[in-house]
Amino acid sequence: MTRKFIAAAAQLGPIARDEPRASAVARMQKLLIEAHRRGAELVVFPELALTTFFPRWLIEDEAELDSFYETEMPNAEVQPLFDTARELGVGFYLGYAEIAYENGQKRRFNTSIMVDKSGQIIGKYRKIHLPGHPEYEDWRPFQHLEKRYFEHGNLGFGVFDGFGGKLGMCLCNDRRWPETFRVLGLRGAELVMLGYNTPVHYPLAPEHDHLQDFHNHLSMQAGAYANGCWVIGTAKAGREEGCDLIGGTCIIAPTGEIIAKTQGFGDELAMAEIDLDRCRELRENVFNFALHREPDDYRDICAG
Ligand SMILES: NC(=O)N[C@@H](C(=O)O)c1ccc(O)cc1
Repeated sequence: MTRKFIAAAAQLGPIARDEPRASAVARMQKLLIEAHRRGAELVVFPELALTTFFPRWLIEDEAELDSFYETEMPNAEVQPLFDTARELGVGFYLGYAEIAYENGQKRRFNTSIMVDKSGQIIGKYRKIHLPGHPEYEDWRPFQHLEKRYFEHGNLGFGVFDGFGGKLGMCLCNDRRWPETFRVLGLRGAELVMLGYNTPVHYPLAPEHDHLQDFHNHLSMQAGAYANGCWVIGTAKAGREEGCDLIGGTCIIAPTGEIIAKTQGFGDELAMAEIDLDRCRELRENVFNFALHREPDDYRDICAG
């Protein structure tokens, strides 16, 4: 059985603070239809793909903050994307802000889901590495309040069956941590999908601003190579509410090579054929975990 299919990384340009969900959904439908026309069976959208990247502001009014979150998935506003995808037989990954009520508690997560070609949600992930800070910091040109607006994800790094293989997910800052890819790799992930919102300006070390694209690709290419898996990384890009976000949306082969990449900072597709069997080139050789991994010497990385 061949395990090949065409996938698309569907980069979104900026989403305005007052842009309705319907507009973001319509933009994603358009990308999905074009990806399908070009043969795609799987489309990967960004992190927080339904709204602007709202952690850049302190929002003290709870109702206003809640307006950036989804309490159900799908819901009436997102249903058209699910419908189009199901009609065309295309699966997708989507990032969004989630409010969940668990044990009577209102909880907030930075979440992604994986949807199969029949429109069923087959996997869910809640972001584990939350960057930024919990309190307003007036010295910053813009805030990064993910530690205020989201709780640490409580679903672990799940690997799900789909598209003839094993699929994992993560979100943005997770990609900078080798442990993310290693845990997914140990669980057998053959393709890791992720979305990101990454400002060009890094206020804590502005001397690294010119390295943002490099660090983005470095992290994802290393994760792909060291675990012998495909990686699809999709940006929300461009100047969003005055804040420049990197692009660089790409598809990375298990060798670590970028084989498709967007060129600009707007709504744009990067597409490639994914052959899940190519994971074996790494996983049966240099990164044959059973033969060559030495976990006894790695104990420190699990210490708290
Ligand atoms: N949405 C994210 O997780 N973004 C982070 C990242 O790209 O790692 C990020 C980038 C720059 C910062 O100043 C803070 C956080």
